[in-house]
Parts: sequence; C-alpha cells; structure tokens
Amino acid sequence: MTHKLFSSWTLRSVTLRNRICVAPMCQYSTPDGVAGDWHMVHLGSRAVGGAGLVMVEAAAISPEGRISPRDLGIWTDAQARALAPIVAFMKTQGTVTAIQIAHAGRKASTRPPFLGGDPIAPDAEGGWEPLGPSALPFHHSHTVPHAMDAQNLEKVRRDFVAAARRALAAGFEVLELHMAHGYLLHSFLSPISNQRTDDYGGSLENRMRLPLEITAAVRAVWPEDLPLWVRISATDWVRGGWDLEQSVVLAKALKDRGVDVIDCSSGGMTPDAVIPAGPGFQTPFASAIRQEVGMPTVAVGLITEAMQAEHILVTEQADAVALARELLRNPYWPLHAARELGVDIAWPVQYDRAKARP
Ligand SMILES: Cc1cc2nc3c(=O)[nH]c(=O)nc-3n(C[C@H](O)[C@H](O)[C@H](O)COP(=O)(O)O)c2cc1C
Repeated sequence: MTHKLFSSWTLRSVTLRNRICVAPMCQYSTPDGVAGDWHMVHLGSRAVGGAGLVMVEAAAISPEGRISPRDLGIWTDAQARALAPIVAFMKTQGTVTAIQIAHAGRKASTRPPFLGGDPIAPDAEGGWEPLGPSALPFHHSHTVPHAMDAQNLEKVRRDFVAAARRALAAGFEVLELHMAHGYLLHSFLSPISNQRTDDYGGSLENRMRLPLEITAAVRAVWPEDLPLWVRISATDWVRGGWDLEQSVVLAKALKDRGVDVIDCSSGGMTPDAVIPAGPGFQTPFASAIRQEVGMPTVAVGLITEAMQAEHILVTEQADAVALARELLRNPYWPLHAARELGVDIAWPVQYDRAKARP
C-alpha cells in the first residue's frame, strides 16, 4: 500500500525518500560549538530510524549568535569539519542532510533552562552582549540588547553567507535560515522587537529588509541545484505583533529570492503570548501559506501520530511534516509509522564504512 507520508519528495536536485523530517533541536551539548560523539549518535540514529530528512539543530553563525554557551556553531572551518563525518554517515543511511543556521539576537546569552534556570547577565558565565534591532529586551530578566548599527548589520550578513559556505563544505544538501522563535531575523520582522526608525524598521517592507538581504546573499552562494528552506514563526500570537498576513507577504518575497520551502512554526517573540498548543496547532499556517503563496510548506508542532501526519499531507495542508519531541523520544518513529500504515519500505541496512568518509 502506498501512502503520501512515504512518497518521495523532490526539491531541485534533492529527493527525500519520505515526507518525515527531523525538526531542528538544540542539543546544548558542545563546549565550543564543535559537534562531537553526541551529535554522531543523536543525528545518526535518526537517520537510521528512517526519516526522509534530518535537520541539524540551530548552528550559530557567530559566537555571539549562540543562545547558550553550549550551542552548536558554524562560525569556524573546524566546526564545519567536525560536522562532515556526521553528514557523510547520515547519507549512507539514505536520509537527506540539512542544517539550520541561526543568530539568537536578543535571546542570546541565556542558559538553557534545564541547566539551572534563569537567563544570565553578559558578565556572568558564558554570557555576551546580545544584539537586536532595538534596545528592547525579550523579558525584563534578559539583558538589554545592543541596537544594531550599520557595522553590526554588515557583519551579520557576512556571517550568514560564511556559514552557508561552511554548511556546503560539510556536505549538507539542504540549508535552512532561522527566521523564527524570536531570534535575530524574527526580531527584525516583528514590530514588538523592532522599533527602528531607519530603513530596517517601521513599515513591513523595512522590517523584512535584513532577512531578505540575507536570504538573497545566501541564495547567491548556496548552489542552484540545492534547496533553501526558511523557518518562520507565522504569528507572534500577540495582537499588534507579527501575524499570518505578514507571513504571507514575507513568504512571497522569499519565494521570489529563490527560497524553496517555508517551514511553518510560530511564537517565541514574547513571553506574554498565549499559545493554543494542541495536536497540529500550527498546521493551519502551513496550509494558508501553501495555498496563498503557492509554495511547498512543512508543518510542525505536536504531530505525533502516523495517521495524523498522513491526514495533513493527504488534505494538502503541507508537503511534509517535521517532528521534534516525538522523534526525540523515538528515533525509529518513521519505521513504526511505516508498519502502522502497512507500507513496505526498503531500508539501507548495510553500512559501507568507506562511504562514511567525507
Ligand atoms: C529540545 C528542543 C530543541 C529545539 N531546538 C530548535 C532549534 O534549534 N531550532 C528550531 O527552529 N526549533 C527548535 N525547536 C523547536 C522544534 O523544532 C519544534 O518546532 C517544536 O518542538 C514543535 O514540534 P514538536 O511538537 O514535534 O516537538 C526545539 C525543540 C526542542 C524540544
């Protein structure tokens, strides 16, 4: 029996074996931004588990772009070299390899909650001065960000491009720009965090300027035959904030600049948001953007069941699903889903060590 969930999906020259993606998930497991054994096991097991695409967690484009001192980085060639064997291994398992590149903006310099709670000040262990469009903190317990000047803007553009080149050198086939969850690029989009009065703030066109400049610059160095994805927060879930209507305008502009897929998340802009989280709660955003912009979308957020995922695809709400926590619990979710749906699939059970060398 065939099912949409297990149909292949081709984007430019890249074909996913199914429509199941491992959503990017920070592992807070590097002391210096360099991937290690943990990443080989974590990412490798999800490739073995049968996902069509494995997206590596938000990799910081600069040291100050990390959320916490233990984030993964891609601001040095050594960091890219450490990712290369992991990418090569994942490819031997038949998965498409992807990485999300990111700058944490005003949400940088905080400690992951499970490591001890509250955000820390820049002078405390591992902290640094966060950057933002305006000197407005995410929360009163957060450091006030430095409102970015022309030099800061230029550096961020260059850092994104350099990170994209390194991702290519490491062997990744799909690149995702992180424009969601209140991090730097989302903070330029949202009027809540962006109160600039220059060309980078105010009107929607101005708020989109930096994200679009970066997209165009990255697309220029990311090979023509490889897909570029963007993750957005389709809404801030707050009146007067970023919303679906603006997301549609943004998605059209991203499409014009050669973006292939919108990965539709939401929230993260402000702790005041009330988010009606429930099964598939963000899927309507993927559906609206897919319909209104006419481009492929990925649905994410509390997708946990095979039939639920299949339904999202069959009803053409999205082109693929991304799972985070469910795939954290169970790297073999795709194999279980195939059994549940009665799909016969061939797995690359053999491992050729020679091919796992980058
Ligand atoms: C541990 C953890 C780390 C995450 N890290 C990232 C990240 O690096 N980039 C990102 O865009 N989203 C990140 N997310 C959000 C997930 O990608 C996903 O959008 C969210 O968890 C909702 O999907 P789920 O209900 O399947 O978990 C993270 C989520 C978790 C649980």
